[in-house]
Amino acid sequence: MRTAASSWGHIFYTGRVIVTIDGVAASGKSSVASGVARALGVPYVSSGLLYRAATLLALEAGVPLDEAPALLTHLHAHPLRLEALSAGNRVWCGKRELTDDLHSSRVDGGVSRVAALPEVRAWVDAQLRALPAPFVAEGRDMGTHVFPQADAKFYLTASPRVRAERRARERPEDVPAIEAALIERDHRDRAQSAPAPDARLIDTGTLPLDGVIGAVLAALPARRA
Ligand SMILES: Nc1ncnc2c1ncn2[C@@H]1O[C@H](COP(=O)(O)OP(=O)(O)O)[C@@H](O)[C@H]1O
Ligand SMILES: Nc1ccn([C@H]2C[C@H](O)[C@@H](COP(=O)(O)OP(=O)(O)O)O2)c(=O)n1
Repeated sequence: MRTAASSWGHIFYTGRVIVTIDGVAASGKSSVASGVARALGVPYVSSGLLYRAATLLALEAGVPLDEAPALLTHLHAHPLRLEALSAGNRVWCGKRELTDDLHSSRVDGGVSRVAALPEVRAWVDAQLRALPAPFVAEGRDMGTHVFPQADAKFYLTASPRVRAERRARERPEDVPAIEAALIERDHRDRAQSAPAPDARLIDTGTLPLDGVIGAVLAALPARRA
């Protein structure tokens, strides 16, 4: 019997299919995108890592986070490369790997300011659109703005408390502090975080990770070839 994954795996292998998974902070986007991509045998693309890497470089160089011209000059002088591996995305600046430094509270606290700059958004979008499909792309505006032509779109939600409890398992911080920071970041990111009208909404608060991945795979449109 052909499963949704194997059937789609065939299309992904031969076609230029794009699936988008957007959602609020810590809703499960990268874990779900990674699981779906692995089931389909394709890479996933974690767009937030480029915003995080731009923020890290700005913080390290002392570039003010809302000064777009200075930030863009710095980014062009220190080009970033997103390595879209299905086992986990990595970000490089020349020979230096930044990946492990991108999920600190310091970067979390500044990234929404950097992501609010239209010039930075255009810089990220150009890098994402240059990637060869097929892939699964996750972020905030993958289905609305970057890949509006995507073949299937999903939007993940969960309550701030559930998301904070999950993040607390990864970081030595208490749940109320993480929850407050997530609510603040949701608020700052709201301009680019609306679900696409044609996205399927999934509340991940009531499902285990495998359940969310299964729900995405089951909702992929029928094979066309
Ligand atoms: N459905 C789920 N049930 C339980 N834990 C989950 C679920 N989805 C994600 N997680 C966990 O929640 C945390 C945040 O998930 P992550 O994929 O990093 O979210 P995002 O990419 O949206 O920030 C991770 O520790 C992940 O393992
Ligand atoms: N496509 C995207 C992806 C991320 N962002 C911004 C919004 C977020 O605050 C940061 C980091 O996003 P990321 O998805 O890496 O992390 P969280 O899931 O929010 O913890 O980047 C964005 O504006 N547009």
